[in-house]
Amino acid sequence: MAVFTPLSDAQVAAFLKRFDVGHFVSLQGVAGGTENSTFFVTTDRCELVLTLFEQGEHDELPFFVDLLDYLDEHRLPVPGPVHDHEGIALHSLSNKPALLFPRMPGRHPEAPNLAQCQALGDTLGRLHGVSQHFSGHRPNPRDLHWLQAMHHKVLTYLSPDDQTLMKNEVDDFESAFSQYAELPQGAIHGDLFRDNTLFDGDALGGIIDFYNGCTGDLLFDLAIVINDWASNEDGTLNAERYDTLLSAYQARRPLTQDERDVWPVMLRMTALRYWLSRLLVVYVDPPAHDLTPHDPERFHTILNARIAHGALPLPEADL
Ligand SMILES: Nc1ncnc2c1ncn2[C@@H]1O[C@H](COP(=O)(O)OP(=O)(O)O)[C@@H](O)[C@H]1O
Ligand SMILES: N[C@@H](CCOP(=O)(O)O)C(=O)O
Repeated sequence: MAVFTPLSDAQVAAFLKRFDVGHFVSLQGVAGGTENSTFFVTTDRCELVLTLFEQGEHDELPFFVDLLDYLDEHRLPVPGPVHDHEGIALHSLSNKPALLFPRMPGRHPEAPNLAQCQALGDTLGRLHGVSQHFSGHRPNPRDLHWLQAMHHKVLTYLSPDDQTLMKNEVDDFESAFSQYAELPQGAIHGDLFRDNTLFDGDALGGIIDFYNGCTGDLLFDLAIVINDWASNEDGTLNAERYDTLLSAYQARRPLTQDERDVWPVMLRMTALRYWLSRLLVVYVDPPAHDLTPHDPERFHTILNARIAHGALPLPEADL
């Protein structure tokens, strides 16, 4: 369930009057989602999504609005927040910060086909091309500093072998990244899993849920995508999806030599990032609401596969 704050039709009808979106017709709570209350809203003119922010740093919401506005202006398939008659997007409803978005078409792909991987790689490459010039700033909350600070909290719940694995990996990341100057930077999605995309057939209808969005290493975003989109059941890389996605990405933004060199480590680091964040949810900081946590084991498996097999060779940029 993902309606933590119920809303009445009358509340939403009154709220919509600030915007140029037509008259209220109906309201439906959205079952998916984990953090915020989400509603589909139909008016006599369009389909919208209303989000009430239940948790997180509310003072960071202007960053997300600016980022989505910026990407929308650059014609990326993201839900650009709807601004009211005075040009304001961020409002309050039922004492919660509220944003209204256009409803994007499509469904989450469970087993993405190659055309969908191509579309995602192309769009992410385009997104990173423009996001390097975005002026906003929000440090990556799940970067190496976070791993270093947080991994101690879960060690007691792990087997001795896994404790050693986690500690050794964090040490390895530290020494690997210290050998490089800054990698290419920009705004990143930060959590671009399949369930944060919507596909209408093979067409990418939208990228949603930018609330892990931040600024940092572009390669971090790409590695999250590859681990989720191009891993087989046993955690190994799926060569076809891997090549398709990375070729499409590099046709828009070729990786630098430093990025290519550090790529296998970045795949491991982002795998460990999710192994750790999911362990923290299960053992240390369970959600306030009755939600089934994501399985940490999935990213333990992916991490072990990356350690055992490394990364597949990166396709050359085909310009
Ligand atoms: N702009 C949108 N267009 C279409 N569907 C959306 C949109 N935003 C959210 N959704 C739907 O609502 C669900 C929950 O939204 P999400 O932002 O992922 O919530 P949470 O932050 O709680 O995880 C998504 O899985 C998707 O099905
Ligand atoms: N998509 C993630 C959940 C979001 O990550 P978090 O670090 O903000 O908890 C997952 O699948 O675990």
